[in-house]
Amino acid sequence: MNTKLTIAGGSHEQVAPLFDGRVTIDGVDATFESAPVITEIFRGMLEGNYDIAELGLTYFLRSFDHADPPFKALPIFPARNFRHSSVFVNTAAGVQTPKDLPGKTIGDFALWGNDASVWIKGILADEHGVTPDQSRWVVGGTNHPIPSFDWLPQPVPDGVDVHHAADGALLGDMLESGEIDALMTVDAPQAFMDGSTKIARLFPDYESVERDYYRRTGIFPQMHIVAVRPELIEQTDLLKSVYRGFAEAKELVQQQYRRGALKQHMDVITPWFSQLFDENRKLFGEDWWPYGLAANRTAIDTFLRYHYEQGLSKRLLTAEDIFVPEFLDT
Ligand SMILES: O=C(O)c1ccc(O)c(O)c1
Repeated sequence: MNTKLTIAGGSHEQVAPLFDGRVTIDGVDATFESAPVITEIFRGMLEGNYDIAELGLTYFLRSFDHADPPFKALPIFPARNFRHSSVFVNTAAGVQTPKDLPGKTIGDFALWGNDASVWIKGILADEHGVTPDQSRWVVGGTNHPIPSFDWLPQPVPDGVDVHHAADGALLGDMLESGEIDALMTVDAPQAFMDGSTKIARLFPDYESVERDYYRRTGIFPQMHIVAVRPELIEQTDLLKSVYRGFAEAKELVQQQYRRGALKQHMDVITPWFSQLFDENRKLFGEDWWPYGLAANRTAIDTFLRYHYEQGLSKRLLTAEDIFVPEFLDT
């Protein structure tokens, strides 16, 4: 008899075949739930509404501060992004390079420890020697007011100056007016999208910076992970089947891109896609969204270290702490 599972997440392209029924999971009658904003899924998982769900890495890791941590993860990474491109500056603030950030006021999207900015802050510290305690931080929404996402109490480390933007104030506007000097944000500020000359990227040539970062580190930053509720952690066969389903969905989408790049198929209509695909293939090989621990270990260890260094974890967690044990050899 099939096991009923409620699985929740964003319908990102590499998981979409599960959500739209192109791929099914052996032995599972799955109900897939999504939401227009991914943080609603995070909240739902923390409230116990799902069996398996996509969780922001920081939400997942903070749950390990509980005496009895509620979740373990499968090494499936539904959302990734390079992050140098997520740092914006006011063009009159005198921030030309990361070294200009100390002493400046920096906006931070949603909460001080959001998934994207943990990566950015860590990279700035590792690669440029710039640490969060050297700046002032203002947390808020970039283009829209946001509700509080702080469902798991988030520590702000000693010695780091963090406060919230005034009610109704938007970080994108504050960056354009010069009230803040820089901004770390997943969504580009609206004024930047509209062509404002008062906002620029800290790394204007971000594609080559991010390609170089990947070439050197092997890290394609993971934002989110797939978490499993405690009652299922021992059900290894069931979880292996779920993992295979996610892997099959990803392979289906990658296959579609491969065919698109060969022009054998009309799945991909984007112009000059083949050239981008070839360039990416040279960098990543055949699988640019690897699942499993081995292919992601360096990145995960790095994120765990950043989470600890930034005062968000009480102790330095390891892959052995956070993954379902049976998946440590993936
Ligand atoms: O999409 C978001 O709103 C959002 C907010 C905070 C996070 O840590 C995150 O990963 C996503």
